[in-house]
Amino acid sequence: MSAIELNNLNIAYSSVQVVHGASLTVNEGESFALVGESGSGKSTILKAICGLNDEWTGEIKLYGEKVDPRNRADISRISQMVFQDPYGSLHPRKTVDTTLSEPLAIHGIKDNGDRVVEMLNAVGLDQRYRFRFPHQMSGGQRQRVAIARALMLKPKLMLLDEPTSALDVSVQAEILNLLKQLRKDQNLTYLLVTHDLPVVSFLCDRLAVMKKGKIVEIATRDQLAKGEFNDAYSQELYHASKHEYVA
Ligand SMILES: Nc1ncnc2c1ncn2[C@@H]1O[C@H](COP(=O)(O)OP(=O)(O)OP(=O)(O)O)[C@@H](O)[C@H]1O
Repeated sequence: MSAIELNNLNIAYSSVQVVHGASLTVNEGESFALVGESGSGKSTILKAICGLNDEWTGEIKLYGEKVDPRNRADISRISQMVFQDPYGSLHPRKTVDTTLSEPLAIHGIKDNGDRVVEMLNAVGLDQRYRFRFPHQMSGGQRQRVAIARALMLKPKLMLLDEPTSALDVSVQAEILNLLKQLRKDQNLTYLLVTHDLPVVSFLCDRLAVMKKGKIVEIATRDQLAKGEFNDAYSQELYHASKHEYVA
Protein backbone atom coordinates (compact mmCIF):
# COMPACT_ATOMS: atom_id res chain seq x y z
CA MET A 1 0.00 0.00 0.00
CA SER A 2 1.16 3.55 -0.55
CA ALA A 3 1.82 5.66 2.55
CA ILE A 4 1.58 8.95 0.69
CA GLU A 5 -0.02 9.74 -2.62
CA LEU A 6 0.08 13.26 -3.99
CA ASN A 7 -1.91 13.92 -7.12
CA ASN A 8 -1.56 17.20 -8.94
CA LEU A 9 -0.94 19.11 -5.73
CA ASN A 10 -0.92 22.90 -5.93
CA ILE A 11 -0.04 24.81 -2.76
CA ALA A 12 -0.17 28.53 -2.03
CA TYR A 13 0.61 31.01 0.73
CA SER A 14 -1.89 33.89 0.79
CA SER A 15 -2.97 33.09 -2.77
CA VAL A 16 0.61 33.04 -4.13
CA GLN A 17 1.10 29.59 -5.61
CA VAL A 18 4.48 28.05 -4.74
CA VAL A 19 3.99 24.36 -5.59
CA HIS A 20 2.67 23.46 -9.03
CA GLY A 21 1.08 20.13 -9.89
CA ALA A 22 3.24 17.89 -7.68
CA SER A 23 2.50 14.18 -7.97
CA LEU A 24 4.35 11.36 -6.25
CA THR A 25 3.81 8.13 -4.38
CA VAL A 26 5.75 7.01 -1.31
CA ASN A 27 5.34 3.32 -0.52
CA GLU A 28 4.73 2.03 2.97
CA GLY A 29 8.12 1.54 4.68
CA GLU A 30 9.94 3.55 2.08
CA SER A 31 12.29 6.45 2.80
CA PHE A 32 11.80 9.14 0.18
CA ALA A 33 13.69 12.43 -0.18
CA LEU A 34 12.72 15.80 -1.59
CA VAL A 35 15.78 17.67 -2.84
CA GLY A 36 16.29 20.87 -4.81
CA GLU A 37 17.25 24.48 -4.59
CA SER A 38 16.25 26.73 -1.71
CA GLY A 39 12.69 27.99 -2.11
CA SER A 40 11.66 25.21 -4.51
CA GLY A 41 8.74 24.16 -2.30
CA LYS A 42 10.09 21.12 -0.44
CA SER A 43 9.08 22.20 3.08
CA THR A 44 5.78 23.50 1.74
CA ILE A 45 4.87 19.99 0.60
CA LEU A 46 5.64 18.57 4.08
CA LYS A 47 3.55 21.28 5.75
CA ALA A 48 0.57 20.60 3.50
CA ILE A 49 0.77 16.87 4.22
CA CYS A 50 0.82 17.34 7.98
CA GLY A 51 -1.89 19.98 8.01
CA LEU A 52 0.21 23.08 8.73
CA ASN A 53 -0.95 24.68 5.47
CA ASP A 54 -4.44 24.00 4.15
CA GLU A 55 -4.24 26.30 1.15
CA TRP A 56 -3.98 23.58 -1.45
CA THR A 57 -5.87 21.92 -4.27
CA GLY A 58 -5.38 18.50 -5.80
CA GLU A 59 -5.26 15.37 -3.71
CA ILE A 60 -3.29 14.12 -0.70
CA LYS A 61 -3.89 10.52 0.34
CA LEU A 62 -2.31 8.96 3.42
CA TYR A 63 -2.57 5.18 3.57
CA GLY A 64 -5.30 5.24 0.94
CA GLU A 65 -7.45 7.84 2.75
CA LYS A 66 -8.00 11.29 1.32
CA VAL A 67 -6.74 13.96 3.71
CA ASP A 68 -9.25 16.50 4.91
CA PRO A 69 -7.16 19.63 5.57
CA ARG A 70 -9.54 20.67 8.35
CA ASN A 71 -9.02 17.53 10.36
CA ARG A 72 -5.55 17.88 11.85
CA ALA A 73 -6.15 15.61 14.81
CA ASP A 74 -6.61 12.69 12.46
CA ILE A 75 -3.45 13.55 10.54
CA SER A 76 -1.24 13.86 13.63
CA ARG A 77 -2.03 10.30 14.70
CA ILE A 78 -0.67 9.06 11.37
CA SER A 79 2.11 11.47 10.55
CA GLN A 80 4.45 13.70 12.54
CA MET A 81 6.95 16.32 11.51
CA VAL A 82 10.50 16.91 12.77
CA PHE A 83 11.94 20.35 12.04
CA GLN A 84 15.42 21.53 11.23
CA ASP A 85 16.09 23.52 14.39
CA PRO A 86 15.46 21.57 17.57
CA TYR A 87 16.06 24.65 19.72
CA GLY A 88 13.32 26.56 17.94
CA SER A 89 10.89 23.65 17.95
CA LEU A 90 11.17 22.84 21.70
CA HIS A 91 9.54 25.09 24.28
CA PRO A 92 12.37 26.68 26.33
CA ARG A 93 10.47 26.49 29.65
CA LYS A 94 9.21 22.95 29.33
CA THR A 95 11.12 19.95 30.56
CA VAL A 96 11.68 16.97 28.29
CA ASP A 97 9.07 15.09 30.33
CA THR A 98 6.42 17.77 29.73
CA THR A 99 7.31 18.06 26.04
CA LEU A 100 7.01 14.32 25.52
CA SER A 101 3.84 13.92 27.61
CA GLU A 102 1.95 16.70 25.83
CA PRO A 103 0.99 14.87 22.62
CA LEU A 104 -0.55 12.08 24.74
CA ALA A 105 -2.49 14.58 26.88
CA ILE A 106 -3.75 16.46 23.80
CA HIS A 107 -5.10 13.24 22.36
CA GLY A 108 -6.57 12.09 25.66
CA ILE A 109 -4.24 9.10 25.94
CA LYS A 110 -3.64 8.02 29.55
CA ASP A 111 -0.11 6.98 30.33
CA ASN A 112 1.83 6.88 33.59
CA GLY A 113 5.11 7.89 32.02
CA ASP A 114 5.96 4.51 30.50
CA ARG A 115 5.86 5.82 26.95
CA VAL A 116 8.16 8.75 27.87
CA VAL A 117 10.68 6.32 29.33
CA GLU A 118 10.33 4.02 26.32
CA MET A 119 10.85 6.84 23.81
CA LEU A 120 13.84 8.30 25.65
CA ASN A 121 15.40 4.84 25.41
CA ALA A 122 14.46 4.53 21.75
CA VAL A 123 16.26 7.77 20.86
CA GLY A 124 19.30 6.88 22.98
CA LEU A 125 18.81 9.40 25.78
CA ASP A 126 19.57 8.47 29.35
CA GLN A 127 16.65 8.83 31.80
CA ARG A 128 18.51 11.62 33.60
CA TYR A 129 17.57 13.91 30.69
CA ARG A 130 13.88 13.45 31.44
CA PHE A 131 13.58 16.51 33.69
CA ARG A 132 16.03 18.76 31.87
CA PHE A 133 15.19 21.89 29.90
CA PRO A 134 16.30 22.43 26.27
CA HIS A 135 19.10 24.84 27.24
CA GLN A 136 20.63 22.13 29.45
CA MET A 137 21.21 19.86 26.47
CA SER A 138 23.38 19.81 23.34
CA GLY A 139 21.96 20.34 19.85
CA GLY A 140 22.09 16.63 19.09
CA GLN A 141 20.33 15.76 22.36
CA ARG A 142 17.63 18.33 21.63
CA GLN A 143 17.06 16.82 18.21
CA ARG A 144 16.73 13.41 19.87
CA VAL A 145 14.01 14.90 22.09
CA ALA A 146 12.24 16.37 19.04
CA ILE A 147 12.35 12.94 17.38
CA ALA A 148 11.05 11.27 20.55
CA ARG A 149 8.19 13.76 20.73
CA ALA A 150 7.27 13.00 17.11
CA LEU A 151 7.17 9.29 17.96
CA MET A 152 4.99 9.61 21.08
CA LEU A 153 1.73 8.99 19.19
CA LYS A 154 3.20 5.99 17.33
CA PRO A 155 2.88 7.53 13.87
CA LYS A 156 3.53 5.42 10.80
CA LEU A 157 4.94 8.31 8.84
CA MET A 158 7.64 10.83 9.74
CA LEU A 159 8.02 14.07 7.80
CA LEU A 160 11.60 15.17 8.35
CA ASP A 161 12.51 18.73 7.38
CA GLU A 162 16.31 18.95 7.18
CA PRO A 163 16.60 17.11 10.50
CA THR A 164 20.40 17.32 10.67
CA SER A 165 21.33 20.51 8.87
CA ALA A 166 21.35 22.71 12.01
CA LEU A 167 23.71 20.33 13.82
CA ASP A 168 27.49 20.11 14.01
CA VAL A 169 28.91 17.79 11.38
CA SER A 170 30.09 15.32 14.04
CA VAL A 171 26.56 15.06 15.46
CA GLN A 172 24.83 14.80 12.10
CA ALA A 173 26.06 11.25 11.58
CA GLU A 174 24.73 10.18 15.00
CA ILE A 175 21.26 11.51 14.23
CA LEU A 176 21.27 9.96 10.76
CA ASN A 177 22.21 6.60 12.27
CA LEU A 178 19.42 6.99 14.82
CA LEU A 179 16.86 7.77 12.10
CA LYS A 180 18.00 4.74 10.13
CA GLN A 181 17.67 2.51 13.18
CA LEU A 182 14.28 3.90 14.21
CA ARG A 183 12.88 3.39 10.74
CA LYS A 184 13.83 -0.27 10.96
CA ASP A 185 12.73 -0.83 14.58
CA GLN A 186 9.41 0.98 14.29
CA ASN A 187 8.52 0.22 10.65
CA LEU A 188 8.40 3.88 9.78
CA THR A 189 7.98 5.57 6.44
CA TYR A 190 10.04 8.73 5.88
CA LEU A 191 9.54 11.74 3.67
CA LEU A 192 12.69 13.76 4.15
CA VAL A 193 13.67 17.22 2.93
CA THR A 194 17.39 17.75 2.52
CA HIS A 195 19.96 19.75 0.61
CA ASP A 196 22.48 17.04 1.08
CA LEU A 197 22.71 14.24 -1.50
CA PRO A 198 25.02 12.07 0.69
CA VAL A 199 22.19 12.10 3.27
CA VAL A 200 19.84 10.80 0.57
CA SER A 201 22.28 8.00 -0.31
CA PHE A 202 22.56 7.03 3.34
CA LEU A 203 18.92 7.16 4.36
CA CYS A 204 16.62 7.10 1.33
CA ASP A 205 15.40 4.67 -1.32
CA ARG A 206 14.20 7.25 -3.81
CA LEU A 207 14.24 10.98 -4.32
CA ALA A 208 12.25 13.66 -6.10
CA VAL A 209 14.14 16.64 -7.47
CA MET A 210 12.27 19.93 -7.21
CA LYS A 211 12.83 23.18 -9.03
CA LYS A 212 10.68 26.30 -8.75
CA GLY A 213 7.75 24.46 -7.20
CA LYS A 214 7.73 21.57 -9.65
CA ILE A 215 8.97 18.00 -9.42
CA VAL A 216 11.36 17.67 -12.35
CA GLU A 217 12.50 14.09 -11.77
CA ILE A 218 12.01 11.07 -9.54
CA ALA A 219 15.02 8.74 -9.24
CA THR A 220 16.19 5.76 -7.21
CA ARG A 221 19.18 5.60 -4.87
CA ASP A 222 20.93 3.46 -7.51
CA GLN A 223 20.50 6.16 -10.10
CA LEU A 224 21.83 8.67 -7.58
CA ALA A 225 24.89 6.49 -6.89
CA LYS A 226 25.63 6.34 -10.62
CA GLY A 227 24.67 9.94 -11.32
CA GLU A 228 22.11 8.72 -13.84
CA PHE A 229 19.68 11.61 -14.08
CA ASN A 230 17.63 12.55 -17.12
CA ASP A 231 16.85 16.09 -16.17
CA ALA A 232 19.50 18.79 -16.71
CA TYR A 233 18.82 20.46 -13.35
CA SER A 234 19.12 17.13 -11.48
CA GLN A 235 22.48 16.55 -13.17
CA GLU A 236 23.60 20.03 -12.18
CA LEU A 237 22.60 19.38 -8.57
CA TYR A 238 24.44 16.05 -8.62
CA HIS A 239 27.65 17.52 -10.00
CA ALA A 240 27.55 20.48 -7.59
CA SER A 241 27.10 18.12 -4.66
CA LYS A 242 29.91 15.82 -5.78
CA HIS A 243 32.20 18.81 -6.05
CA GLU A 244 31.21 19.93 -2.55
CA TYR A 245 31.76 16.44 -1.22
CA VAL A 246 35.25 16.06 -2.67
CA ALA A 247 36.32 19.56 -1.61
N1 LIG B 1 4.88 31.09 5.49
C1 LIG B 1 5.11 31.51 4.24
N2 LIG B 1 4.46 32.58 3.73
C2 LIG B 1 4.68 33.00 2.46
N3 LIG B 1 5.54 32.42 1.61
C3 LIG B 1 6.23 31.35 2.06
C4 LIG B 1 6.06 30.85 3.40
N4 LIG B 1 6.88 29.80 3.57
C5 LIG B 1 7.54 29.63 2.39
N5 LIG B 1 7.15 30.56 1.51
C6 LIG B 1 7.64 30.70 0.10
O1 LIG B 1 7.29 29.51 -0.58
C7 LIG B 1 8.34 29.12 -1.46
C8 LIG B 1 8.75 27.69 -1.13
O2 LIG B 1 9.36 27.69 0.16
P1 LIG B 1 9.80 26.36 0.90
O3 LIG B 1 10.19 26.73 2.28
O4 LIG B 1 8.80 25.30 0.70
O5 LIG B 1 11.10 26.00 0.05
P2 LIG B 1 12.19 24.89 0.34
O6 LIG B 1 12.42 24.20 -0.97
O7 LIG B 1 11.82 24.07 1.49
O8 LIG B 1 13.44 25.83 0.65
P3 LIG B 1 14.60 25.68 1.76
O9 LIG B 1 15.46 24.58 1.27
O10 LIG B 1 15.28 27.01 1.72
O11 LIG B 1 13.93 25.41 3.07
C9 LIG B 1 9.44 30.15 -1.33
O12 LIG B 1 9.31 31.08 -2.36
C10 LIG B 1 9.16 30.77 0.02
O13 LIG B 1 9.60 32.11 0.04
